[in-house]
Amino acid sequence: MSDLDLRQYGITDVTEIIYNPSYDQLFAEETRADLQGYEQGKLTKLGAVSVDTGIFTGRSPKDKYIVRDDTTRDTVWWSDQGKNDNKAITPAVWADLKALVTKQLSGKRLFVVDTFCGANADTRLAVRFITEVAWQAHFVKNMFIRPTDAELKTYQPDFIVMNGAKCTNPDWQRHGLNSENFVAFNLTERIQLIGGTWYGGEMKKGMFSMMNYFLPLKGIASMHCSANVGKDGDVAVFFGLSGTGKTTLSTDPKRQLIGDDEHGWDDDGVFNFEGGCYAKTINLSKENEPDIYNAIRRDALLENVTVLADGEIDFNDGSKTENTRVSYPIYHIDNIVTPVSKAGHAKKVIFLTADAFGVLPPVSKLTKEQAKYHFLSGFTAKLAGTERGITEPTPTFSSCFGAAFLSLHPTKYAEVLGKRMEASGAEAYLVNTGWNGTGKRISIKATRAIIDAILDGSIENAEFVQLPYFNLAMPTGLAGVEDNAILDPRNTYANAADWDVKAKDLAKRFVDNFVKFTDNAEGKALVAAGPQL
Ligand SMILES: Nc1ncnc2c1ncn2[C@@H]1O[C@H](COP(=O)(O)OP(=O)(O)O)[C@@H](O)[C@H]1O
Ligand SMILES: C=C(OP(=O)(O)O)C(=O)O
Ligand SMILES: [Mn+2]
Repeated sequence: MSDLDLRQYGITDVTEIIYNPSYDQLFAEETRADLQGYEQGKLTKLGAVSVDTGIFTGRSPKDKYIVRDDTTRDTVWWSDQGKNDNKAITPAVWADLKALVTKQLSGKRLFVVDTFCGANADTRLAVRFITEVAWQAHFVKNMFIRPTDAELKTYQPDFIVMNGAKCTNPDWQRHGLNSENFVAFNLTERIQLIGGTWYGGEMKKGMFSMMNYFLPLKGIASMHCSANVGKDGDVAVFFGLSGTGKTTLSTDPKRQLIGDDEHGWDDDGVFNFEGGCYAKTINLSKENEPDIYNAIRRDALLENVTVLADGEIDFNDGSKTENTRVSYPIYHIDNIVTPVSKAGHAKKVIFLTADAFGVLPPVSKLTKEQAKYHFLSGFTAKLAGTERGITEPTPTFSSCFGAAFLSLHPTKYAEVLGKRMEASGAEAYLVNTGWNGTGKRISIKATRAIIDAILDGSIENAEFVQLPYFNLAMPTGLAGVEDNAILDPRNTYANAADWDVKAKDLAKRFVDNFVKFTDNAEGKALVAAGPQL
């Protein structure tokens, strides 16, 4: 690809293009002794390189923009149509941002990484990343699907991501923007521009937002979920906002991993968008999370962890951010679906919620109507560090458990998912990986036992009781859960009346939040499936 001409994107005078670097090349590039500041990677004892991502250690949803033009005017769910981060910019502002990024990248030595987003050839996006920072090239190589040599011969990009992390927008006030930083999308030109933030997650979740635009319009579910498959081909998907346990709980030695964060569901089944995983590493230990720990080796890329002088990593140190991370190619996990990350139709759909109020039970079985209600509501918490400005668990209603990445109206995702679930006869469960009356987070051990009971079907044999206000069916006992008392959240309060007060407050929040979905008959009908005061 030495003939690659970046002038077609407005980038001129490029001194050298490092096209689709190998992992060995990336290692050499990101550990070069002459690199300064946030570009400099450090070798750790585990063999993986570690970098600091700079001022931004999580996504910055308030700096996200989409060009409003003929392509997007009537399709995108705009921020003036509901509470979301799809702020519109004009083609004129876009032109200014593009000029900034192309100027930043011009005259430089650049990395170009050609990837796919989406495991299926008929619906994938061929995404070309252009960056001047070696570790950013490494990040996208880890996270996206790596084309084969044969695929590269005929590769034609569908989407271009120009990462100008080192430039900011001096005219942001005149442009009417949130800050000097920007993450902007143009669906007509099919380009993403990044300025100001170095955080790699903007590229990953940026292309997820684009899949979230294109796929539902074709009747394919596009889901913020992890997915795995058991020995009998039984597929499970785990929806959840950042930090609620998608990566942790889908990484299960008993089951083959399909993917840890972004999936589609079409006529053939569930498929991964990505080629890698992006795990949290705060308090990570080999004993508790052996598969994730062992994935941290050469070619994995650590972010914002503390590395001691001898290369030892202190995973317990959250002083840079709670959102310390590692990206690795999916094959760093032993038990995965190969050669393509896809499997059949999902039979179990799990909604992970991190309830910071300590009201919801660790697990409940949802009726069809409750599944729709809770999917649209998306009650959970934003966990510390995952977004700029979030320093403690903050309760939120995040539609479809991923409102920040929805390009279309939430009802579109609910409609497509509902059809897929109906066709496969999937059962739905709400799993609280957050807090209870003890003030502590429910243990991973308990949650894993709950997930096991869902996936092996033993939960179906349990006795169920109804939780007041929420009308959620909770099992009274599950094999593998050490203390079955925790299955009813009221038992975790010294005084059950305290639960009652909090429960009423949360139920009211649900009711108030759902009003926005009741402007049509379908939405109105769902109210009965939600909490009642
Ligand atoms: N009960 C629990 N279930 C799942 N994760 C938990 C639980 N309690 C604490 N955690 C921690 O929460 C984080 C979950 O993060 P992760 O699995 O990466 O979420 P996601 O993939 O949804 O962003 C991990 O750091 C994990 O150790
Ligand atoms: C990269 C992200 O993914 P996750 O849902 O795993 O936190 C994110 O939300 O920024
Ligand atoms: Mn994850």
